Amino acid sequence: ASGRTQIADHPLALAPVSAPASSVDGFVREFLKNLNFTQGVPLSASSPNDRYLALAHTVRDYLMARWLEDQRGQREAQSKGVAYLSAEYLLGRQLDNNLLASRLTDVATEALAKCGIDIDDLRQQEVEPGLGNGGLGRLAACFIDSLATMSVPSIGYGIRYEYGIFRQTFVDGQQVEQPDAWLSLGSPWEFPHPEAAQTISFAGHTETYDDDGVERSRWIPAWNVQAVPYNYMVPGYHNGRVNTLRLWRSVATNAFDLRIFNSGDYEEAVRAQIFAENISKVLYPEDSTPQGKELRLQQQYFFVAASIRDFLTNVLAEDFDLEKLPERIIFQLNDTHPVIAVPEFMRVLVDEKKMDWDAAWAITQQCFAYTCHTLLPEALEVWSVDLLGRLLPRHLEIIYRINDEFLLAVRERFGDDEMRIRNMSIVSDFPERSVRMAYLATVAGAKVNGVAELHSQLLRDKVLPDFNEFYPGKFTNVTNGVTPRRFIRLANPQLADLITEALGAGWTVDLERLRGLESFAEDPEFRARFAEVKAANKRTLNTVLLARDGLSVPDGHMLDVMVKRLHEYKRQMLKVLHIVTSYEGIISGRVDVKDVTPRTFIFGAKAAPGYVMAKRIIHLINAVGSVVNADPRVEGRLNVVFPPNYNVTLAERVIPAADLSEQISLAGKEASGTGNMKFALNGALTIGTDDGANVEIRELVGDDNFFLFGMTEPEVEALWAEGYRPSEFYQKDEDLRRAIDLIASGAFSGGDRTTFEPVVSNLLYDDRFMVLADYASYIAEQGKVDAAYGDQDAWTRSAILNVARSGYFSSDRSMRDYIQRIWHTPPAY
Ligand SMILES: NC(=O)[C@H]1O[C@H](CO)[C@@H](O)[C@H](O)[C@H]1O
Repeated sequence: ASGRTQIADHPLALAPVSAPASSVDGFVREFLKNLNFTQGVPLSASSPNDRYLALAHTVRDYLMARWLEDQRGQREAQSKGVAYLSAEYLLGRQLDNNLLASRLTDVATEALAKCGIDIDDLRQQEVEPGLGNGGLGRLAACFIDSLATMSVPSIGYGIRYEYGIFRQTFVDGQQVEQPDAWLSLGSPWEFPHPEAAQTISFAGHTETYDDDGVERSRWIPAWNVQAVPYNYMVPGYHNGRVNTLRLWRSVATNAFDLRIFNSGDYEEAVRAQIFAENISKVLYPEDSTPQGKELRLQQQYFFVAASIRDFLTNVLAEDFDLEKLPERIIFQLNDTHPVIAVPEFMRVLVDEKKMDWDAAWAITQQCFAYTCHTLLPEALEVWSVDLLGRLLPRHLEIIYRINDEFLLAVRERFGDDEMRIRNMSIVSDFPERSVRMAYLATVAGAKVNGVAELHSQLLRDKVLPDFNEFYPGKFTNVTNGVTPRRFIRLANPQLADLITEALGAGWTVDLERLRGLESFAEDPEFRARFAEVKAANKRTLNTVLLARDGLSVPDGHMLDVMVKRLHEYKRQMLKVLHIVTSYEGIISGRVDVKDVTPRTFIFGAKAAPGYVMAKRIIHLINAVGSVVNADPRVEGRLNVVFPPNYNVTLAERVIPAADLSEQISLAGKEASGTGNMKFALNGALTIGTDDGANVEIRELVGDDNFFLFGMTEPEVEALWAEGYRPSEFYQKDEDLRRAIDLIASGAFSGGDRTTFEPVVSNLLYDDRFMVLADYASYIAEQGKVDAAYGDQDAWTRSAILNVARSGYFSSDRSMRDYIQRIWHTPPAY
């Protein structure tokens, strides 16, 4: 393994590492020690960041003992584990989660108070690692939290981007991106291990050679970089377990060329370093619209190659029999981003371990499983054979052989059905010869799963029907989930306390126990307390937004919230049309402002920097907001609030305060959604289409507690098939026409009709996601929302039932499903 043996037999090395004393005074001592010796400052001269880093170091020391114990335990147990391969982890702030997991929140708060420090001031210091775009990245973070809390032997592998998702600012209502230098003030939760760096190669060529009469292939790479692992703790909740998240950073193999330096070409001397560091420099900010850039493929190969080598050399025992790999590990592929791991695994087994191709392939097909997170054809990554052949020549050869053997089997099963062969081929010739990574993952994976029932059904029936027919039983479903530790216990402590008071504390690790709240929904006193919690969360949000962005949410307003990435299929435009319709009704005098339910519309949304239409829609939301908020005729009854830079930390404030959760994507487009689950679990009612996990939320919370509108997926397909002409909906619906005309008139752009013309004409003449077709049903349902909100007590009852019936959406349950349906990993060692 990694040559760490000689110390092992020293008596001290055998003694389990003990955690520091967890008394208040013990914590004070540890904190001051870290402040003085790690930060090198006395309390009196310390900065808030010094104090935060010292606190973080102190908390991690408490978790260290368990972590080391766990790693030793997992190494010894050699039981089957999960390696989660994800290009994204949207972790959120770590301090509170680590305090919660180690039962140190109260001790730390008191200890710091003893030092004259308000722990909340230190919380604000933490910069959240934005190593993800949205749902997919956050899901990975929820999953590793659940794996640790459920004591499943597992490791998360990913990329330690130097710059995470960009910081969003608004200039004149338009999105402007700033680099996210999240590491600039230090990163106390990571442990670098340069000594465990892996060499990752690229480019070059391949050759065949005779190996004692066996013809073998080998790769002669042209250049390489070092992958340096940074370990992060993933503490389980109150179970004394700490799993590992290993993120890779790329550095040059030869960081500095002294010879070139001495020749005076200083830039050239460090070029290798700059070039190498580029690989893990920045997260690609696209959500569901991959760019297919070479650096992106370099990133994907870099982290999966490092992870596979790390597992084979550092986790497995030296003499491990590779034939037994399927009993030891399952690599879960989080979307198509890590799928290049399949040919890499084959290359290592065949070229390096000299395993027979068929034996290696049989093992590979048991060691990988693939989760698809989308239904948008453009989101399924394809790599051109030109690029693959240039960057990873040996991998392209292996992919070709996998495809040849696969198509042979298809031909055997279905005969010479050329159309089917072309449809199923991993390598497609149209529009250019390229590799379809989702097809490769499906052929190689032991299982393929979607992330919600409807999504998995559409995968089987519409996206990969041929594969579903060819591989009976390979396709399954695991509906997403979210961790109740972060999204209820930490984000909504008052609700958590109310639930614990009613049901005891067990719900935090067994969320289905929330069902016990159903009876409390009938209790007026409990309803009153529940409503007070919601009101308190709204006041907290108001304080936070005021301090953060100078924005406010007035008392007594319904908080109507739409927070998610900006994408046309999620239909933020439908929400805008609702606001403009309400506004137009008031200013045209057709609606008495007194009859309008006071609402604050809260948006949170980043657009991929290159996604022009998404950025226009952000501009329009801010433009509508500034006009509506300032119009005295509205009498403050409509209020648009769009705090910039929506992230996990802001989500933890917005979600507990929400009354209405907007989940309004076109049916058949949102694979699952996870925000929808977080809102329901925090007592918001959903207005939504039958799309993604909305369907399962509605089925569980009940039709009376869900505002359903819009076409179903089959109705969408039918309208598309018969020919969708959005302008017809504009013609026949007066409210819709008035709303669109108001936007087109320049009312929200200082009279300039050109500003939002592209948005308007896109709606009238393209409208790929049928905003206009669902408008009438949506507006009608919003009318029902207003009416329902008029009866606060009934609304609260419905909100309690949403919480009570959403326990299913715990990521712990998702993990149980993965274990039962895909991983078959045993309970903890
Ligand atoms: N890009 C994403 O966030 C994707 O993965 C998430 C996690 O599975 C899904 O909830 C979401 O619907 C999908 O678009």
